[in-house]
Amino acid sequence: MRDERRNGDDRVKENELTGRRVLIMTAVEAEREAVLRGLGGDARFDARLAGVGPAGAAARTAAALAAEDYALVVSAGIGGGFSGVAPVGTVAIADRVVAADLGAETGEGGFASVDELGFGSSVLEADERLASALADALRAAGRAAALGPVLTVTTATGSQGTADALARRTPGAVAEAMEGYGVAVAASERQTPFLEIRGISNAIGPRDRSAWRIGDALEALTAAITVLKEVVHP
Ligand SMILES: O=C(O)c1cccc(C(=O)CC[C@H]2O[C@@H](n3cnc4c(=O)[nH]cnc43)[C@H](O)[C@@H]2O)c1
Repeated sequence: MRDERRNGDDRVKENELTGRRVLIMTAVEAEREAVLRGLGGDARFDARLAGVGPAGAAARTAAALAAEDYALVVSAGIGGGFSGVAPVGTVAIADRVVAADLGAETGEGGFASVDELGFGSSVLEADERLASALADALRAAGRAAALGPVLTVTTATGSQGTADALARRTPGAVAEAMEGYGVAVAASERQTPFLEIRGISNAIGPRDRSAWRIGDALEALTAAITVLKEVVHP
């Protein structure tokens, strides 16, 4: 190990991933199955159910991390994409996760985050090196990938007004989903690196469930997991 550490930072990080498994948390079984298709039976990864929403996701991720020492934790699934940034069928990768509706309303249309209220942080960083390596590898494989903040919301956005407010509050946000921040909180409690990966099923805005392209999003998720395998274990 000492000799390998002399070979540069990337080599060190690569070695830190060897020997321990990667935990992938999805909200629902259809997403877990899409992940399993991408993994193709690779036993170095463990795909588990988190349930829908950040609270259940945090609790189930914490339980998994208490039972096994994983090298990396990934929140994966489908998600909504911000228009013009992450279209349906593409992949969104978090450089950070933001608990976008954790805070207080301050009058008509106003919002103060927990950070502004002095109650902690609504932002958790993803593993920078792995997130960019995954985005680069997906693009090299011909897949559109948006790298940027991924919002965690407890109510899926259903109006243009809310979509605009969320985009204003987090400049550069690429997508929203409902579990990432919860999974990231559990990972950060154990100082374990974290990633969030979303296949985009719908545009964030006025609710139109009939326009969701779940099959395309699950297919994009499977492709992203196939590429993740190569990025984590080259
Ligand atoms: O109905 C199905 O076949 C089906 C298959 C896979 C997944 C689903 C879900 O509804 C998963 C819920 C899950 O999706 C995330 N999500 C997707 N779009 C959004 C959005 O626009 N805003 C917030 N969350 C979104 C979220 O993480 C949910 O947990 C259905």
